[in-house]
Amino acid sequence: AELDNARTGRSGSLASPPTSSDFKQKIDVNPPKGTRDFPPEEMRLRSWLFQNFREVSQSFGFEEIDFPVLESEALFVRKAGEEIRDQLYCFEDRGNRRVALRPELTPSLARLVIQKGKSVSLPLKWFAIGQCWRYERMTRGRRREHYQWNMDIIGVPNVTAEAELISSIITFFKRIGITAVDVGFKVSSRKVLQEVLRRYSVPDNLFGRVCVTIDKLEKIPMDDIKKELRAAELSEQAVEELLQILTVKSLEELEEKLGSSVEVIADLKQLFSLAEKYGYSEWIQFDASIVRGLAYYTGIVFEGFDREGKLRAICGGGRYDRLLSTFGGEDVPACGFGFGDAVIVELLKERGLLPELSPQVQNIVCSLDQDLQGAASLVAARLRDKGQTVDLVLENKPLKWVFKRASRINAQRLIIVGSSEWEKGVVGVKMLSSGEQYEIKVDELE
Ligand SMILES: Nc1ccc(Br)nc1
Repeated sequence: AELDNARTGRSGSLASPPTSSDFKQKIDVNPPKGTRDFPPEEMRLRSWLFQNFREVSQSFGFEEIDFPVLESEALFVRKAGEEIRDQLYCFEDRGNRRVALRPELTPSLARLVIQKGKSVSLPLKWFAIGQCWRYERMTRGRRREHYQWNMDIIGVPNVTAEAELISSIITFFKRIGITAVDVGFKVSSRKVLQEVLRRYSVPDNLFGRVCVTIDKLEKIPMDDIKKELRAAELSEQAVEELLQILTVKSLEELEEKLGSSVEVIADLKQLFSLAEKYGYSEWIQFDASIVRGLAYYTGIVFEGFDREGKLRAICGGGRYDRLLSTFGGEDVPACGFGFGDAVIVELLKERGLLPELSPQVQNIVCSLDQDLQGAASLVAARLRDKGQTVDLVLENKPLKWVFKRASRINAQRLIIVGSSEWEKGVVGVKMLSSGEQYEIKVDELE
């Protein structure tokens, strides 16, 4: 009967038996393909993760920002052959505007920096945690949304900024129990590729596209890589030298190949020297093959990886000194990273580091009969005014039911409003872990 009333919205007995039109076709109660719900248990893990993102960002002096999840499509239509472009979740709105669900946060950040212009003083240290989207054919059954933590430093040209960003990620890892045994950072600079392309007079406007192609190494066949590079009008010699330089295994070897006068050597040496001062040398290694897949990086690039090699990159970032001018703004030196909320959870599961997060409430308040529901509300309000958390039982339930709920919500204390006690101005208190119980004046409750 309860279900019937709930279903038909009727109270009391049914006026007439349900007809076929009353039975609604049941909708699909799952979220859209590639998206997730966050019921309480999953939401506690997400909140715990985001709380760590926020506390690390704030401990590094960063300020939180956010932007609309919906942006103009124009913000993301780069022509460098990026996967992020191919999978853009874009559409035309009712005002015939081309819009997109953001696939990343950095272009929005660049838009906001341009918008703020001279009204903000550099450097900016901003962070954001935002849902990002991609429309991928579900053939691979991959997710279409994830939450990304981004930290960006705007207005600092030297690698002290990248060193600080890597330090912030390592601080995060340490907070959640991940060590340099579990995770490392591969670090390189796109100036390595830029130097090789310069030596073969490859026009600057092809730089992003070449990097995006190089990033596909190990993802697509070598022949396709070479085909794409030749399509970008690189000579056979340039292609060979590019692919060769990516196999360099150390800064010393890189210096032998490029010469010590090249700026990129100084950048990388300074970064590794700063890492030593921060105390995180064991976390990072030079790896010339790291280019990252976003067209706009121009300098240092890095990615966090799991040393067991089972998972995809955990996070990644780098310098993007030319992004603002692609939107018509004045270029400002910039670097940042993105850190997704999915791979890190897989890593924590792998390492047995998922935190035990149970619901927490300090009080559950109930009345022993219907007439005292108001008194129970008064007690709940008093406790909440004193900053206590209270689950107020909202219906007349047997005590057995209340104890069951108290256990389920992990309440610390049960407050019982009974008629004889209430007449004396007191309530019953039961500490649910120790079992201790006593009476107390309502005004003395805290
Ligand atoms: N860029 C992006 C967006 C959404 C997911 Br899931 N992965 C990557």
